[in-house]
Amino acid sequence: MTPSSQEALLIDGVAKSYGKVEALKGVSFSIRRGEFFGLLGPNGAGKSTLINIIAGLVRYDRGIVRVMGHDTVGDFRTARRMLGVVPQELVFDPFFKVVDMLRIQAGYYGCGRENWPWIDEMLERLELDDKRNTSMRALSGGMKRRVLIAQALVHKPPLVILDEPTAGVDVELRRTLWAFMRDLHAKGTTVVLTTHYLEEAQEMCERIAIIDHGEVRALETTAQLLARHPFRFLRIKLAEGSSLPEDMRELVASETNGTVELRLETARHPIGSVFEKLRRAGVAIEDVHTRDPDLEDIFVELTS
Ligand SMILES: Nc1ncnc2c1ncn2[C@@H]1O[C@H](COP(=O)(O)OP(=O)(O)OP(=O)(O)O)[C@@H](O)[C@H]1O
Repeated sequence: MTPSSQEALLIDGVAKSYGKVEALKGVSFSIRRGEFFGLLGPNGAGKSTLINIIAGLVRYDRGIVRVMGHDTVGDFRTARRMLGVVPQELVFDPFFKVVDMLRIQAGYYGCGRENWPWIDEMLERLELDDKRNTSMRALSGGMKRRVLIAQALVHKPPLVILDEPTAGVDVELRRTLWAFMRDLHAKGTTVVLTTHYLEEAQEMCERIAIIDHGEVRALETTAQLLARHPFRFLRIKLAEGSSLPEDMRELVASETNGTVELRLETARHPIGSVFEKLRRAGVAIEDVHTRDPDLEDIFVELTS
């Protein structure tokens, strides 16, 4: 096996402009086989452009993209067969029955009857069993999304990209989807997730790339990313009539109804000295607790 084929996805120096807008400015990273990888970034960062490039839907200006070792331009058909993309938007043919749509989709990838048990398994796992003979147009939005998830996985691709799979989705579907993805991942599927729900990325992803303005800003394990930022938060509920001394106001990260959250850099603001300062200023405190930064705090730091 060549080193490149150990990678589920290789992105090397990929650039793409739309007129004057540089959507991707030479992005490079690779994803190992079997990883659960998060691709995060604020609106307009370039995530959809990158996903569309990987799926062969958008031409790029320069760079190399390989899916399971197959070039997405030179070896398009094989690369495409190795990939399943769960799209953000609900696009489907309204007249097909659920099961027929999945069988036809499988046929596009050269899968025949031998693939039907897998389709049945997915219908069961995604709790679509009783809808198998319902036409697409008669399904609720949440049900349609389940079918699109099944559609992306119908050919058992070794690499799956989930593009905002849980945007506007109810708790039940989230639970079902993540349980299913965890199982697929445990069996060796490589999963790439883009999401605006950072707690989801924190929980599911082993490694995370943060892109912003078409560039990779961070690329680390989730644990490293969380540990890299040496600060924590101290939330204090002030007793009625008490207020924070003026010289501590620069530490305030947020403030609501008498509760202030201070952002303390570990090296500069030891928690003991903060309390000492509050005591000396005669500030009366009703309650306190501390919080370590989560992915959202780090994301804001890196992209703001
Ligand atoms: N077809 C297009 N024509 C012109 N500009 C485009 C096109 N598609 C994307 N862009 C621009 O490229 C940049 C990257 O957009 P992209 O959709 O890839 O970002 P994104 O990270 O997916 O954002 P979001 O989280 O909002 O989906 C943005 O400035 C966007 O306006």
